[in-house]
Parts: sequence; C-alpha cells; structure tokens
Amino acid sequence: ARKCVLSGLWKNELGSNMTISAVNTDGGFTGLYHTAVTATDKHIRVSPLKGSQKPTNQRKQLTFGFTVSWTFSNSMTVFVGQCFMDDKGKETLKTMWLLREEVSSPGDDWKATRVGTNIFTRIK
Ligand SMILES: O=C(CCCC[C@@H]1SC[C@@H]2NC(=O)N[C@@H]21)NCCc1cc([N+](=O)[O-])ccc1O
Repeated sequence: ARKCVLSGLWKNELGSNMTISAVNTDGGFTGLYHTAVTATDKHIRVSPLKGSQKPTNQRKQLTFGFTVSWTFSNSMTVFVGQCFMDDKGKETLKTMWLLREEVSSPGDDWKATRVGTNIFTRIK
C-alpha cells in the first residue's frame, strides 16, 4: 500500500504487541494491547485500546492517537504518533505516550504521570 494503514499487528522495541482492528469511516478504531513490561508486580493481561486517526485522503503519513485502559492495574496510557512509510513501503509508527497511575492523594499527583516514546513496526 502506498499509504500507511493502521489495522494489523504491530510490535514495539519493548517487545509489546498490539492488534488494531479495521479503521471505520470516521477514523475510529479499536484493538488489543499486550504490554511486555509493567511498573507493577501485577500479572500482565491483554488490555483494550480505542483510538482515532486523521483521514488519509489528503495525506499518506497519517497521525493518530489511542488510549489503553490497563485491565490489570488502575492506570491508563495515551499514545499519540504518526505513521511513516519508507521508499520500500515499510511502515513505522513513531509515538509518544503518557502513563497515568492512580495515586492515593492529590499530594502525590506530581508523581503520577510518566512519559516516553515507542516505535512500532509491523509483525508479518
Ligand atoms: O504498568 C502499568 C500498565 C502497563 C504500562 C505499560 C507501558 S505503556 C507505555 C510503555 N509502552 C509499552 O508497550 N509498555 C509501557 N501501569 C503501572 C502504573 C502503576 C505503577 C505503580 N508503581 O510504579 O508503583 C503502582 C501502581 C500503578 O498502577
């Protein structure tokens, strides 16, 4: 495809993988996220993701965002990023994320959000 398509199976440099369903006409999509890492001692389980992408009629390297509501911890991550395609048609999703954990009091709010980057490539 000469344009990035988000649907399919992706992995990032941490070893996490995600499956994105078909993108519907208004750019919405859902999927499943299996993180390879966690900041808790909880057992990792597959978690749902919901997101949206900008329409690709004008551009081929689309921007998107999605939210993962972790099923095994009281925390949430939002990812934002863009799909880039090289001249061989290889797609890369370059993203930044915010991970919000639940803290017990407003006084702990300052330490509740982590930030980072992830790069996703397709799993054939
Ligand atoms: O670990 C998780 C959910 C999985 C996050 C995986 C991230 S999402 C970005 C990055 N990319 C990727 O693929 N995986 C990682 N939440 C922990 C929050 C938390 C921490 C503590 N604590 O540290 O004490 C206590 C209670 C808590 O709820």
